[in-house]
Amino acid sequence: MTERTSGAAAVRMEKVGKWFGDFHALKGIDLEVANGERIVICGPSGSGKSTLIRTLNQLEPVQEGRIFVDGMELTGGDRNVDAIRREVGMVFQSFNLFPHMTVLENCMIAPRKVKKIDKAEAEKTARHFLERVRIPEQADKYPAQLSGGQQQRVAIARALCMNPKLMLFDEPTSALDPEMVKEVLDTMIDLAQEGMTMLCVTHEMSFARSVADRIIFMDRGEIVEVAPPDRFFDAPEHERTRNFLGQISH
Ligand SMILES: Nc1ncnc2c1ncn2[C@@H]1O[C@H](COP(=O)(O)OP(=O)(O)OP(=O)(O)O)[C@@H](O)[C@H]1O
Repeated sequence: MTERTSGAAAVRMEKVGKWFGDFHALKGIDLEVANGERIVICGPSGSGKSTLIRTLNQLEPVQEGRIFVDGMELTGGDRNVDAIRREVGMVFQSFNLFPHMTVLENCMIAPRKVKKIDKAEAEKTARHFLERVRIPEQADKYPAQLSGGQQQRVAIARALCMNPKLMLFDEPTSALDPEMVKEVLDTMIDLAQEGMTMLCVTHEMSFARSVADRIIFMDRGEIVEVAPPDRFFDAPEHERTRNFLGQISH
């Protein structure tokens, strides 16, 4: 059985190390995320941002250290990966929707198959979250009939249908045309304002400024700076990070 500690942090990473073969991708990662906290992870290409968040739902196993999600340990022999994955929603750069299913069916499939929820209940939940991401009218369309921004909002609704405790976003707007970025960021801002715990890999600094409780700056597999947005943007000691962010923000 996977033990859950009451009152636990949403995420706790202790001295986490990850290798791809000989390549040391994550080095001594220590991170605690409180329930309801919004974290933005940024840093240069290849610094380990995606790898870090992918370890939180076991898409990437780690070789060193311990990871707890909602008090349940992901590392170690007695882990219950399926139980933990059910608590973690993930939205990727590519939308990863099932092309042969309607929007509604995309949103119903995981609750039906994984949580064994009956059809009527799954449909009610799916329609509720499609409403929340502001595309209820698209329910009967197929992904290819939607814009990129709409598809990404379906991907967010689909993740929410599993009632996750934690949402991970891996560059959710970087595959979108500029005019569609805002609608996805607005959806993420709504979610943040409703109190969802979120870890977001993004270089959208307007988003970071408006919702992040902390920004994490990674470089070469390490967390090199952690601070609230105003410290990042205003404090002299974060000049290096600020310069980096200044180069990539638009
Ligand atoms: N499956 C893999 N096999 C081998 N190396 C990998 C694998 N996945 C990632 N890496 C390497 O690990 C490092 C970190 O990759 P990661 O995708 O986490 O970086 P990132 O900071 O998210 O980069 P980007 O901003 O470009 O997406 C990179 O050097 C990458 O080449």
